[in-house]
Amino acid sequence: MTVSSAPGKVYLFGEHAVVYGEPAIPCAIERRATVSAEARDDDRVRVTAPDLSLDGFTVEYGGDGGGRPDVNVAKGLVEAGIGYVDAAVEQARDALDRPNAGFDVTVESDIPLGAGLGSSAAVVVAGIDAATRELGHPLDAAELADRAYRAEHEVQDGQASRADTFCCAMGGAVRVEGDDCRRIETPNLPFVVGFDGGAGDTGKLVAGVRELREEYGFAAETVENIGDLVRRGEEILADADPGDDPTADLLSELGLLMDFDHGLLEALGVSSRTLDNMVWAAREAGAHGAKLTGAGGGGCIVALDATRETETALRYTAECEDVFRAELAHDGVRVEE
Ligand SMILES: Nc1ncnc2c1ncn2[C@@H]1O[C@H](COP(=O)(O)OP(=O)(O)O)[C@@H](O)[C@H]1O
Ligand SMILES: C[C@@](O)(CCOP(=O)(O)O)CC(=O)O
Ligand SMILES: [Mg+2]
Repeated sequence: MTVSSAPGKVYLFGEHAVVYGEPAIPCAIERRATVSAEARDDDRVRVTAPDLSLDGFTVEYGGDGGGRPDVNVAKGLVEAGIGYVDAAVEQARDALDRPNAGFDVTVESDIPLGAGLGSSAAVVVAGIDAATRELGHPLDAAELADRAYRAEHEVQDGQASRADTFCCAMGGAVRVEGDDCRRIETPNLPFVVGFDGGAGDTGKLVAGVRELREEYGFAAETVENIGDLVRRGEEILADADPGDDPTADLLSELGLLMDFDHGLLEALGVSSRTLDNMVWAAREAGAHGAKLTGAGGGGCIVALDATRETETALRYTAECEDVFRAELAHDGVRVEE
C-alpha cells in the first residue's frame, strides 16, 4: 500500500480570473488530504471516502420478508461525489499505460469539501501520486501537477485553471498565469480562515462567471481588473523579505488588494451573504483585508491579521462555524509512512 498526502490552499488573490488567463497567487496551507492506494489483482476500483456524504436518498425494502433493500440514490449524485477520485485513478492508469490497473483507494482529509480550500485538487494530486507510486512508477512533480490539472479540467466540464493543482502539488506560494506556473517567495502571511459550514459547486460557479463575462463587457473588464490587482500584489510581494514577518505597511497594502478583490468577486456573483458577513466581521475586527477564497458560493473566507482580533470576532459571528489560522505549507505532495 502507498500513502500520499497533499495540502489545501487559500487564494491570496486571483481566483476565477485565473481561468481566463489572468495571474493568480494561491498559497498552500497546513491542512491535508491523504490518499492510500493498494494495487488489486483485478481491474476494479474500490473507493472508501468517509468524508463524502449524500444529502438524501430513498430506501425501499423487499415486499414479502426479504430481498435486499433497494437504495435509490441518483446516479448523478454518486458520480459528482466520486468524480475527482475517479479522474485521478484514470490519470494514473493513463500515465503508466495500465488501463486495467485496479486499486483499493481510501481518502481521508482535514480540508472541508467544496469550501474553497482546494480539497478537490489535494485529493486528485495525492490520489495520482499514491496510485502511480503503488505501481512502481512515481511521476515527477511537473507531470503530477499537469495530470492533476487534466483531472480537474475534465470533472469541471473543461473549466479549470492550473492554479489549485499546481499549488497543491508544489506547496508554498505559487504564481499561475495560463500555462506558466512557478513557486514564489513570500513573507510569513498571517492567514485567518473563517468557514461558514457550507459549500459551493466549483463547476457551476465557474460557469456562471463565464456566462456573465460572455454577455457583458463590464463583467469581462471586472475579470481583467482582478488581473491588474494581482499584478500590483506581485510588485508588493517582490519588495518584501521572503520568510520574514511582514511589516504593517505591507499587510495594509496586500489587505487593500484583498478587499478590492472580494468586491470584484462579489460583483461577479460568486459571494454569498454568509461569506460577506464573515468578511465584514473580519474587517471590523481590524483585519488588514478579507475576501472569499476559491470558487465561493459558500465555504471559506481568508483574512490577514497577525493579532488574535479577527479570530475572536469570527468566533462570535453567527454565520461562522469554524475559525483557524492557516500556516503556509512548505511541502506539496509527499509520501506518508
Ligand atoms: N475527503 C474527500 N473524499 C472524497 N472526495 C473528496 C474529498 N474532499 C474533496 N473531494 C472531492 O472534491 C469535491 C469538492 O471540490 P470542489 O467543489 O472543487 O471544492 P474545493 O476544491 O473548494 O473543496 C467533492 O465533491 C469531492 O468530489
Ligand atoms: C474558481 C477557481 O479559480 C478556483 C476554485 O477553487 P476551489 O475548487 O473552490 O477550491 C477555479 C479554477 O481555477 O479552476
Ligand atoms: Mg476544487
